[in-house]
Amino acid sequence: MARRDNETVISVHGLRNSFGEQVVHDGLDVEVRRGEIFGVVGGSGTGKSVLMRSIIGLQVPDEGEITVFGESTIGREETEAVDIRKRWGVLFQGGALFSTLTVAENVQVPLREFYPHLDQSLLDEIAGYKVVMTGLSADAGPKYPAELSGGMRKRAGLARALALDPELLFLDEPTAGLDPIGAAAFDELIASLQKTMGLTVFLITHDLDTLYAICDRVAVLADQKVIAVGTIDELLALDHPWIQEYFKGPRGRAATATINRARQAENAASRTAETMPAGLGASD
Ligand SMILES: Nc1ncnc2c1ncn2[C@@H]1O[C@H](COP(=O)(O)OP(=O)(O)OP(=O)(O)O)[C@@H](O)[C@H]1O
Repeated sequence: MARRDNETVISVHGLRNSFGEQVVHDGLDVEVRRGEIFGVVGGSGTGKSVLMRSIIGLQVPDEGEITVFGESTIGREETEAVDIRKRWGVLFQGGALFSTLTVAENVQVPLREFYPHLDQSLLDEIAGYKVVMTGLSADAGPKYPAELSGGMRKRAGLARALALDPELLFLDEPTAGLDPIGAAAFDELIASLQKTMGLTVFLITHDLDTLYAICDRVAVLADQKVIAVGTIDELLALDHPWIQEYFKGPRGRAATATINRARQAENAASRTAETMPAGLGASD
């Protein structure tokens, strides 16, 4: 399918969600464009996961309109929404793997749900491919989630989210609980899959390094709404106290320093490449 730049993939308008007396969202608007990695940040309990659950139809809002690929996802019967659900994959917080199934069997769950007539050898082949695609070795397939490290479980959850070759990927705090090296490797994996598969990514995170490293635009949730959307540089220019505290506090400064070092190294490398005589490029 030809890519249409700036095409809106997710559109949320006037969203209101409440639980009893607690109003989580009120008048929330947000739009996600095709092909971007769209970060969602906000303090704990500001409703990031509830927003994601609303978009994928697991939470019926009090008010508002939500469309994905131009179709409403609110109040759709499971059977009705099959055609849209096939086009997205979801990695829930913690991976949410079935503990009694192997990694390969977990990856096969959505395949069995949407394509019940696929034969077992094809299911095994697709699952094997997805497992390797997320950086796990092929021998992770027959293992149970309890036999994997936290980072491996995330990759297994990602393999399952990618089982149907989705156009849209939802990730809820994918790097939570990973050490910094594991988290950076997971960020790289997301960025590289986004490029190779042309994915649109809706990414909830608290991880400033992830925001800096891979997000094209970031939405900030506060006061029951999305209070700002933009690149990190655009957000840094705003004087909202939470945004300033979040991006310019000690952790924000550390993430800024890391990204500046990476940019400087990239610039230096490209200057070296420009001045290098032909034929002396990187060997392959
Ligand atoms: N099913 C539910 N029933 C009652 N309250 C809920 C339910 N789901 C979410 N909430 C409440 O809605 C609020 C927002 O929850 P949500 O999980 O979306 O927050 P979050 O921004 O993702 O937080 P965190 O960053 O800590 O994961 C919380 O106060 C939570 O307790």
